Amino acid sequence: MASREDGPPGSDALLWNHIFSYANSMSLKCAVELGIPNIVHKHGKPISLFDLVAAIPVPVEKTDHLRRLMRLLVHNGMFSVPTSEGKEESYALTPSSRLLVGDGTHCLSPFLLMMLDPSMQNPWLHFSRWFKEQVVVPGSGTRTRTISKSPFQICHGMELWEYAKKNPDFTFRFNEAMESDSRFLMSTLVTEYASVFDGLNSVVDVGGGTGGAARALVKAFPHLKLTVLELPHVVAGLPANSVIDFVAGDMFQWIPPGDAVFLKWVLHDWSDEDCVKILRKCKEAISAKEKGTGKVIIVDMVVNSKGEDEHTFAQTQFLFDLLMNVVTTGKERTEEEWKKLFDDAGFSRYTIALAPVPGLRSVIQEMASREDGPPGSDALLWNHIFSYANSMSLKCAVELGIPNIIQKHGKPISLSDLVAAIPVSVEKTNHLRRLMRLLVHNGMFSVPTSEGKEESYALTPSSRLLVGDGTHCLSPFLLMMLDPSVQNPWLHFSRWFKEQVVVPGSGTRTRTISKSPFQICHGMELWEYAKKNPDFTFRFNEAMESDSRFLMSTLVTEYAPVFNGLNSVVDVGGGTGGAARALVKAFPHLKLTVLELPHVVAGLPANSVIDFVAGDMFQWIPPGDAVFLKWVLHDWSDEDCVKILRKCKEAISAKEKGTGKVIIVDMVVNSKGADEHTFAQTQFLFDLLMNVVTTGKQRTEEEWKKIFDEAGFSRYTIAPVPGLRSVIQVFP
Ligand SMILES: C[S@@+](CC[C@H](N)C(=O)[O-])C[C@H]1O[C@@H](n2cnc3c(N)ncnc32)[C@H](O)[C@@H]1O
Repeated sequence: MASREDGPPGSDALLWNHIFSYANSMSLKCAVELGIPNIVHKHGKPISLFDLVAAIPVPVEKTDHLRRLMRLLVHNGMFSVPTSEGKEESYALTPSSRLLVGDGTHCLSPFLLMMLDPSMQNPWLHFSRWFKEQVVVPGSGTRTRTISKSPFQICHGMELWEYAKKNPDFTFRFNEAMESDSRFLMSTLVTEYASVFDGLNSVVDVGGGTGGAARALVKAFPHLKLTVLELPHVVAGLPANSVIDFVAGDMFQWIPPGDAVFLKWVLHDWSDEDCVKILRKCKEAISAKEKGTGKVIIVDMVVNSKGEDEHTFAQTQFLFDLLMNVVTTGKERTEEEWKKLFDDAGFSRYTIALAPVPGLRSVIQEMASREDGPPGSDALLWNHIFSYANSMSLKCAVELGIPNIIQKHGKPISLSDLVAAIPVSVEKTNHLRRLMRLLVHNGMFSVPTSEGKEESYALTPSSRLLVGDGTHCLSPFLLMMLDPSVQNPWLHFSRWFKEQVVVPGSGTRTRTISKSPFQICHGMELWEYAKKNPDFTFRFNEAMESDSRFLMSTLVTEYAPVFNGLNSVVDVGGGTGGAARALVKAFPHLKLTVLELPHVVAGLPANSVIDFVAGDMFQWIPPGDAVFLKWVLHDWSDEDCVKILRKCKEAISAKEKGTGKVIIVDMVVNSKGADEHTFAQTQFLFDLLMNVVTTGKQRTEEEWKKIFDEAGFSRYTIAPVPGLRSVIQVFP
């Protein structure tokens, strides 16, 4: 496994972490939808789990689920658990979650909710297709497919601004989001960066939305004459305003004259070519004025400007950059890239940080340090909002076949060779470089230092696990976990929390409970859904087989003594037999039986070595020396696990005493890993996935012990496997 062939232990933990990274975003979204930041704030002091349950309100039966949600968010720095003398855990705000409180000046919740709205997230599903689309080259017979400008266009059939025009509800929420950012940022800008506005009498806010930034400027500098140039559908419904002049228009055509043109979060939406056009129009607008004070003030990111926590900071910038690729034709720019634009548009000089191009971070950081805690709290928050893009970018790379291409290349591959091998239109070379930049930063690929000039990419222990369809390839697992059928249930997480539990005989709580967000999303539980969707079952089984191939090679060698003295093993919930085949291959004397649901084993070819039994583990388990349960119990509630384990006990107690046991392969939460922060985070992410798609959970040792005791077992042993999981043996 990872430790044997693929690098240091934990490389798979890092990979799992990236596969499930989207759950960081979705869990934070759930907390905002449940109103948790506001509740904690209103409480005025750290709030106990019990009080939080009552305040949301969440049915008391879901207390432990809420604790698990908070466990991840505390781990991620979104909330804290101040040490208290009382017994119950209490939650406090952190600088990051303080930015999500209220609808006041600093609240970024509308921004978070917009960014995690399906309309903005679904375009990511088309990222690899967009990469592969050929660019139309006029006069070329071979490359004739129409190019979509962005994955957003493939997804919605039109570009972002057209979509906004046609969807007033989207426009409303989009403007709310931008206003929330303006309220957040402008209070810093008009104080710490006031000198930027010295000597100006008029400012034109181009693409200024519903006037959030303009209002802040007028409030701070009452002598300023403010004009907002916006698309007609954005300013159409706005109330007449005596202070701000709203002009409906198109910045590519004409920009009203002013001493300065202000562009906040506008240029990052546009390609270099378009930015030059916009900047030329800006120049016309200011050059009509007297010389000297005229300038363009841009508020946007400067990639690579240093932050406090550089890893998180850089990752956030790269995530944001890819978001621009996915939803617009734009990008986040380095200083060199900005400079090129300014030169091409005919500007003579620029300054960064104070004016005219403050790095997003350096401005926001000031703000955080003033009222909300240490600098970096906002970068951490943005990072969590965009965490899902870590997952989606990795998925895109797998869909483009990048791990296999690098492996086949036999040595680090240059960007241009990668472009040719996928193949991607040469016009998209820079987009591919940006995708790789994030994945390299995340440790999914590496850039070995080379003597040549062009950057080259190599595999890392994590991406090596995505190579091939051979023994160690986890790509089918990644693709299944990032399939919309598994991801969409996350959109119903907060609704699921709020659903009332039916209490028999109680008149007040009568709503039927859904067992999981998956059930709300798909109208049925996971296994029922699988039964009704053969394609889903096929891909699900492929995913499980890929994990079995990966894990079992370690299990049958490093953990061989676990199988000593056994003649027969029953693999309960053994899928299409991946683990069973590995066991028979390693221990040919073993008699293997797989108990599975009828629809899973129905189409399987007859097998002389493995006996497939169609059945239900809640009813009966075939007898054997040992019962094997890999990644089964984490799908079920404690109550169901006790039922399953009792059936296991019957299956083994029918055999002679002594060797009989249950062998469980699953996580033990809190068992130590190589990189503890990532390791624990991955376990918590996985735990919430269980909450969202099944009725199960990932258990601590205490939680495991409790269900073993209740099922009537006498003792157990735990042996951690490198990576995330453990082998647990339970004896009757
Ligand atoms: C997460 S998968 C794990 C598959 C396999 N053990 C592995 O690790 O590759 C859980 C399996 O439990 C099976 N399952 C669900 N309910 C079951 C039941 N009542 N009886 C038997 N198997 C069941 C599912 O069909 C699925 O294949």
